Amino acid sequence: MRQTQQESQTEMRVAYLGPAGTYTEEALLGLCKLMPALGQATFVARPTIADCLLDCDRGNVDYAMVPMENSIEGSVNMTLDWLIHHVEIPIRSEIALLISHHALVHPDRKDSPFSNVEKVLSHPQAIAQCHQFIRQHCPHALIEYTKSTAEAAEYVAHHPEQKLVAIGPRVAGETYGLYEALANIEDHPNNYTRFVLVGHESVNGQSIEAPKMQRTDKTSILVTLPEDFPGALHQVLSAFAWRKLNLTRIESRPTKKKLGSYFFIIDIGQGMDDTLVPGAIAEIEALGCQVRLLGSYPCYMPQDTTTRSTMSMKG
Ligand SMILES: O=C(O)C(=O)Cc1ccccc1
Repeated sequence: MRQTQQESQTEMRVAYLGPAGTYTEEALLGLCKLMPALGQATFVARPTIADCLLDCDRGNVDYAMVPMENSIEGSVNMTLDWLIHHVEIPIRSEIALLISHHALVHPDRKDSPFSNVEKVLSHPQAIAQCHQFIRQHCPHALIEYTKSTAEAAEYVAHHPEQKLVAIGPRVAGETYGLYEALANIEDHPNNYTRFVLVGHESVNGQSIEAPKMQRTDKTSILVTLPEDFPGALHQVLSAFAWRKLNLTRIESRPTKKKLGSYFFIIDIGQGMDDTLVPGAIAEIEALGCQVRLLGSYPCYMPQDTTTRSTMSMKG
């Protein structure tokens, strides 16, 4: 059985976006199966991404697990911005999950039609991934954003007097005793989210091969271009191109110093090696760019990428 926080202060501790029942917790449980050292850890639910990362930065926990990017909605800017601006914690591992959202109502309201719903609650990414469902089933309901899907489910469980629906994972419905009124309500079936584990120390021990998980390696860097250097980004990209280093993501985020000034987050589709990646980084630095290594780490992706079918009504 998993230890509680009180039982063990010396054991490894991992903060995750909570409360219990979030997709992030599901991702963390998935990673524990692949990295046995993590399986011994105490999980610490924190209410926000910022709390997870700050706790890890201050050493209150050893690792933090947070959502990073969704295949439909794109990056989770809160995670990127905190990793860039507020903390300096390396990424240690990444896992992708196939996300399926469900409409969760209080059991007292299980026979009430969706048209009666006055408020839809969920995390902004989940709301954005279920627009069609909301438009079709409860077009007049107010949207209330919560810090996580499980927070929405918990709120619905505590407010039977209100006409609410939470959007979230099945496990959140089970955790808070809600009725799953409609399953698989996401607009797009191929809805994957990447979650990252960050920590100041690398995770001890070997990772385990899982038959249904495909492992690749990745190196993520943050590049700041020099000012007044036309074609700088082109030259940065050529440093990878002529070395035949595959880039799996380029994302820009504002430096927050002035309008039109950006960082570039670049994911290279391989781990750190002795020559190619350091060579590319040295070439980019020689152009006058600043480069920060965000991490070089294993990435796990479910192999079974079969698409989900359409919604199914319960009962
Ligand atoms: O709120 C959650 O459950 C999370 O883990 C964040 C999230 C929300 C929606 C899709 C993927 C991750």
